[in-house]
Amino acid sequence: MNAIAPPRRRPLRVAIAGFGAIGQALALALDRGIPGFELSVVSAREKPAAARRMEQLRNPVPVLDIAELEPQADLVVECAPAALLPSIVEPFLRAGKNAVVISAGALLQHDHLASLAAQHGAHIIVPTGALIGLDAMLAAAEGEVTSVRMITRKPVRGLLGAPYLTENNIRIEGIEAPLRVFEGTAREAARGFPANLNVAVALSLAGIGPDRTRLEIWADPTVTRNTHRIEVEADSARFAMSIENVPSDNPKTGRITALSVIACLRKMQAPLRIGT
Ligand SMILES: NC(=O)C1=CN([C@@H]2O[C@H](COP(=O)(O)OP(=O)(O)OC[C@H]3O[C@@H](n4cnc5c(N)ncnc54)[C@H](O)[C@@H]3O)[C@@H](O)[C@H]2O)C=CC1
Ligand SMILES: O=C([O-])CC(=O)C(=O)O
Repeated sequence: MNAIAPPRRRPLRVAIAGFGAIGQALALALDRGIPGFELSVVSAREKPAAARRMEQLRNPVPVLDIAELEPQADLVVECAPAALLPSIVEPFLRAGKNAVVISAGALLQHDHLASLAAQHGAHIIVPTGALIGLDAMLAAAEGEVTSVRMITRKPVRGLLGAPYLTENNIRIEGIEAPLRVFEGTAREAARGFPANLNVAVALSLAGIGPDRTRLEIWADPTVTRNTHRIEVEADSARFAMSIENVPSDNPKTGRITALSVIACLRKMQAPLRIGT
C-alpha cells in the first residue's frame, strides 16, 4: 500500500521592510532559498536605488511603500529605522500575521504592539540579532535572576550621531583612549542610542526587564568590532559571555545580525529546532 504523502504547504510569503544592510542580506538568502519561505516584496526609502540592488536577485520582487506591504505577504521582517516600527508591524498584527522585529529597542516605546499581537492571535518575534546567549537568559529567567549587566564597546564611528551624546555634549571624534559614555538601564540606553543598543533591549526582554538590566557603553578607538559582554547572576547559573561583531556595510550593525534573522526564519519552519 502506498503511504499517504503529507499535504505540501505553500511557502510563507515574506515582506522585508527596510532594504539596507540587514534587509539586503536577508533578501539574498531568501532568493537563494530558505525552506518554507519565499520573498514576495520589499520596502525601501529610495525606490530607484532599491530597484538597482534588486538586480542582484535571481527572482526580483516589487519595491513598494510600507503601507502597501501587508496584502502581499504572510509575514513581515522589520529591518528599517526604529521610528518606523509601528507603521510596519501594526497592519500585519491586525491581520493576525507575524512580525519579526530587529529594531528591538523601539518595542519599549510601543508596548501596545504586544497587546495588539495578542488581540489578533499574531506574534512578534525578536531574533537574537547581534547578541549572544538569549537562550541562556530566557532559561535563567524561569528561575531567580539577581543581576544582568552588559558592557558594550564600539568603535567611535559605530556611535557617532547618538542622541545621548549630542544632548549631553559628549564629543567622541578623535578620542585616543576608551571613554565610558553611558552607564544606566537598558530603557535609558534605548532612548539615548536608538540605532545602537537594540541588543541591550532584547537581552532585557529575555531576562529581568529594561529597568533592572544595567548597561555600560564605551566609545573605544582601540576596537574595530562592536563588542558586547554580558554578565548574569541567577540561582540556576552564573554566566558571562562576549561577542565581537564584524561591522557590516552599516558600521553600526554587525554582520551577524542578518545571519541571526536568517537562522530565526529557518528555525520557524524546521522539523528539528535547536535552542530555547
Ligand atoms: N537587534 C539587533 O541585534 C540589531 C538591530 N539593528 C537595527 O536594525 C535596523 C536596520 O538596521 P540596518 O539594516 O543596519 O540599517 P540600514 O540603515 O542599513 O537600513 C535601513 C533601511 O531602511 C530604509 N528606509 C528608511 N526609511 C524607509 C521608509 N520610509 N520606507 C522603507 N524603507 C525605509 C533605508 O533606506 C535603509 O535601506 C535598525 O533599526 C538597527 O538599529 C541593527 C543591528 C543589530
Ligand atoms: O552590535 C551590533 O552590531 C549592533 C548593536 O549593538 C545593536 O544594534 O544593538
